[in-house]
Amino acid sequence: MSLSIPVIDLEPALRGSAAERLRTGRLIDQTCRHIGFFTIKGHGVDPVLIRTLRKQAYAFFEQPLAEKQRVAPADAGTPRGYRGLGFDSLARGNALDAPADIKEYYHFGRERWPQTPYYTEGEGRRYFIPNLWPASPAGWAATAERYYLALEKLTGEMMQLAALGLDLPEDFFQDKIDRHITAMRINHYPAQAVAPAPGQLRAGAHTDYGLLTILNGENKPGGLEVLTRGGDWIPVETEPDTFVVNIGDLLMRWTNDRWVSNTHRVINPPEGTAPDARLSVAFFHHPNYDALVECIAPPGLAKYPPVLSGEYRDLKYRQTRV
Ligand SMILES: O=C(O)CCC(=O)C(=O)O
Ligand SMILES: [Fe+2]
Repeated sequence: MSLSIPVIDLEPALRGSAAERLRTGRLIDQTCRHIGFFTIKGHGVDPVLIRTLRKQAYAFFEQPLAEKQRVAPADAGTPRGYRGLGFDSLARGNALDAPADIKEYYHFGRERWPQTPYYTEGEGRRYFIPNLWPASPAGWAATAERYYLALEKLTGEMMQLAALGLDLPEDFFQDKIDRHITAMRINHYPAQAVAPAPGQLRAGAHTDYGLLTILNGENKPGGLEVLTRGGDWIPVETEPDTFVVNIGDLLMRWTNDRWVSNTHRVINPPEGTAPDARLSVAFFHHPNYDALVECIAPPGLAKYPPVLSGEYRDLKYRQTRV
């Protein structure tokens, strides 16, 4: 059976009628119960902004390694800046013993935050960390900040639609995401000149950690695949001006497994294809660090103990490091 990922047009809901918002929320609910992956169109994000960020990202990764390493923090635990080949293995976050992923990435977060103790003292300092932008390409930081803010707005809307789809008040998630610790990673999968080691992939099979991942990718040999309930891997189309959305572990826990945080991976280009790089831009929407994620379930039926958003992500970062 050939399955494909549903496409959801957000435009009617984003224009605002209550009936359209509820209809879209229900559509998200049906999709997330079943596969947890969909693509969105009508999302309102400027395609020129997406293309500019991608172009600048390619320019960064095409520089010599020594140049990129200038923005690699010495402390492996700092989730910012450049991380080269061999740094982590996403499959290890799901208890699979896999070699390092064949990718390099650039990790960044919000550019600015209020100068109040929640952000600047104690726990807050572990999550609100200054970005480490390279000198070149010029303007990359400004583009990335605009992109981050555009996707912050989009995910704010989508979490309202998610609440409607879950039969919750529209603002259910609001006070859990109003100081969110979303991080972005721009993944660059180099052209493969040598054969990968056994079991080694561009990104090993894994689930994401947070609420929603909003991904802008590209359709090239050696792309994204998702695992169906039936156990088949199916390719995910990632058109340049659209996004792929998937549910992360915290939203799966929050919904007491009503929604699935699905396993996905990035495969290697098949042998015989011309070597080519691939780039993906991932926005990992993650709640406030102190948000307690408690299963929405009748008393006694919660499948997971409550977990703190920040602690859960820290654990995943530790597990995936090689
Ligand atoms: O590059 C892609 O298409 C997906 C990357 C991914 O799954 C991740 O970084 O979590
Ligand atoms: Fe992922």
